[in-house]
Amino acid sequence: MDLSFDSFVLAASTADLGDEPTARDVADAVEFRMDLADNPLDGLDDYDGELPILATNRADWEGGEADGDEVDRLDALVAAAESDAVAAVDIELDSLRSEVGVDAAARARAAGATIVASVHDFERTPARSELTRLLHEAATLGDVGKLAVTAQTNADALRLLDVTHTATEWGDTVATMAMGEAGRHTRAVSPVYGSKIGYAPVEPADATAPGQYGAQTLRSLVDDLSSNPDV
Ligand SMILES: O=C1C[C@@](O)(C(=O)O)C[C@@H](O)[C@@H]1O
Repeated sequence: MDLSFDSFVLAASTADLGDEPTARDVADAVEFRMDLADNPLDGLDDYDGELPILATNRADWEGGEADGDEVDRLDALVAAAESDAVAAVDIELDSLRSEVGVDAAARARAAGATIVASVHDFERTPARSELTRLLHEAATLGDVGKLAVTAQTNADALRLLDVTHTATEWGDTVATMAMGEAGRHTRAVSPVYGSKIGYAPVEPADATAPGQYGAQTLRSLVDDLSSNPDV
């Protein structure tokens, strides 16, 4: 299935592909958190949903639950990319800096998947120069550069929005969000500044990161805020 990141994609995050029918009306894609699922490749084989899948197999060293061998973790992601329903795979920027990560990205691309190169900071929002550097590196090694940081203040959130705007003006395809309470509004506002992916659980109680809105809420916030014709 195809998925374009030329415009905003709301990805319903889940460990259970059986959630797809509930997500269908509000989301543009399903983010399948393979690291949180039991037998994820079986789940993909059985998938008969309509939404394209963005597959994530988040490593434990990046805040996820995949704690096995790095080559096996990336091989599972490549196997996912071979499934027709998987349109994109998420690979951590740190992996893409290594030979095994570069090789996995090439194999996933050969299988037709778009690469979302991701960076997470679960403690803070780095300085502007660091945000800019990370986002550009991710957007260069991947097709979409994704940066999820933790905001503690309004200034943190504002810095992330500013960097999102600048990267988009340069022509990078990026997705940004600030985790935590202080960053929550960025999930709705960053698409106005160019962010191309928003993550939200179908049920608000099933959040996969701090500060996420439920999918229905994020959809209406993004649609309302992005309807400004000047953007
Ligand atoms: O990397 C991301 C972004 C995210 O951490 C968020 O903050 O919405 C949620 C994760 O499921 C996804 O893989």
